[in-house]
Amino acid sequence: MNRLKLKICGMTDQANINDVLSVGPDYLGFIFYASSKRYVKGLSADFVRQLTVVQKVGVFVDASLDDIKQAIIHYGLDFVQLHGQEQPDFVQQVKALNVRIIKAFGMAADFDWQCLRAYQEMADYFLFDTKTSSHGGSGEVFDWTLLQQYPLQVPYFLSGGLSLTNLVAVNTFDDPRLYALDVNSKFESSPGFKDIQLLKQIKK
Ligand SMILES: O=C(O)c1ccccc1N[C@@H]1O[C@H](COP(=O)(O)O)[C@@H](O)[C@H]1O
Repeated sequence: MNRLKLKICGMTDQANINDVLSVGPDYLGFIFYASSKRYVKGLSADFVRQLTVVQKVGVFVDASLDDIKQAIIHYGLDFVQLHGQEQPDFVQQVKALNVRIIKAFGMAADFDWQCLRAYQEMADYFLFDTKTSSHGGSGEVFDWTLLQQYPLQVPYFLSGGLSLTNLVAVNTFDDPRLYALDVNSKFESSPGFKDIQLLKQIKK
C-alpha cells in the first residue's frame, strides 16, 4: 500500500483538519455539494487557502462553471473532482480554469467503460466510486473485479466505502494504474469529522 497516494475526503472542521494533517495525506477533499452531509459551507475559505502542505481537492456534483470558478479562487483549490454527470466539453472548460481534474464515475455491473475514452485527454485522474443515488459518500463498496475491464491508461483513485477491513485486499491489486486511495465515511466519528486513530492505522 505504501506506493499509493492517500486522499482524505469530506473535511469540514478546522481543528479536525489540523489533526488529519498529522497523518500525512497527499490530498484533502472538500465537498461543494449542498446536499452532502459533508458540505464545506461552515469552513473558512481563508483557512483552506493557506494550506500548502497538501493538495486541495474540491468535489462538485453537476455544479455550474461559475460556482466552480469561485470556489477555486476563494479556497485555492489545486484539483477539481467532478462527481456528477459532467460531459467532456464541460470538463474541458473546468480544466481551462487552470486546475487539475479528477473525473469520478459510479461503478455498477452495467458500467459502460467505453464512455471514459472521451475524457482521457482532459482528466489527470479518474476516480472509481460506487454508483448510488447520493452520488458519493455512501460508504458502499463496489465489486472491484469490475476494474479488470478498465481499458485505458489514465491513473485512477479507488473510492467507495474504503475501510480498514477492505483496504487489506488492496494489497492484492496488481495494477500500476491504481494511483491513490480515497477514504471518507468509514473513517469518521460523525459526518465531516475524521477519526484520527482510525486514519493512523492506514499506513501501518
Ligand atoms: O462525501 C460525500 O458526502 C459526497 C457527496 C457527493 C459526492 C461525493 C462525495 N464524496 C465522495 O464519495 C466518495 C466515496 O465516499 P465513501 O468512502 O463511500 O464515504 C469519495 O470519493 C468522496 O470524495
